[in-house]
Amino acid sequence: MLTMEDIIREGHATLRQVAEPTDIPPNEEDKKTLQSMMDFLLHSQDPEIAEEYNLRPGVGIAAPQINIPKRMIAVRTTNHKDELEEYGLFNPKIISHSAETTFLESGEGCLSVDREITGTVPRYSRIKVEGYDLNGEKVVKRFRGFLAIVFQHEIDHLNGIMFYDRIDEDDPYKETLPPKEVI
Ligand SMILES: O=CN(O)C[C@@H](CC1CCCC1)C(=O)N1NCCC[C@H]1C(=O)Nc1ccccn1
Ligand code: NI
Repeated sequence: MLTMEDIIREGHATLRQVAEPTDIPPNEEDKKTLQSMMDFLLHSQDPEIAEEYNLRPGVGIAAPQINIPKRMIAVRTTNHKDELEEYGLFNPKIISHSAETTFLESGEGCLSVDREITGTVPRYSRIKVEGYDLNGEKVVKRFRGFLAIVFQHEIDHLNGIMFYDRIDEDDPYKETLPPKEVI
C-alpha cells in the first residue's frame, strides 16, 4: 500500500515535469497504480488506518506525487450534497470552464509540500472534465465547488504546476485569475 514515504516532496524534479499521457485502454500496470492511488485516499481518510500508517488525509493525489510522471489522478471527497464522490481518471483534461473564479478561504496545501503557504489560489468555479476511468471508459463530468478546486489542483500536478505558483506574490489575497495571455 502507498504511504507517505512514497510521496515525493517539493524540490524533486518529477513534480515540475509535464506528465505523459497513459495508453488507452489502460494497461495492467497503470490500472494497478491508479487503484493504489484511490486506495491511498481511502486509507488516508480512515482514522484508524491513517493513525496506524501515519498518513496525512488527502482528498486527491496525482501520479507525479508518487514519482510516476503519467497523467493519472485520483479524487475522493464529498460533494455539496454531502455524498461521497470518488474518481480515478487517466488523461484527465479540462475541456471547458466558467469565467467566474473561486478559491478555498483557508488557502491550499499539498501532500508534497511540508510547509504552510498562505495566499489565495484562484480556481475556476465550474469546470467540465474529460478522462478515462479504470475500465478505459470515457468520462465527461461537470464539477463545481470544492470538487472543482480539487480536480484543478490535481490536473495542475500533471503539468508540473504547484498551487503556490498561482498565488500572486504582489497581492497574495487577490481573488481574480491573471488575464489569459493576449495573442
Ligand atoms: O495533490 C494532492 N494533494 O497534494 C493532496 C491535497 C489536495 C487538496 C489541497 C487543496 C485542494 C486539493 C490534500 O488533500 N491536502 N493537502 C494538504 C493538507 C491535507 C489535504 C487537504 O487539503 N485536505 C482537506 C481539505 C479540505 C477539506 C478536507 N480535507
Ligand atoms: Ni498537491
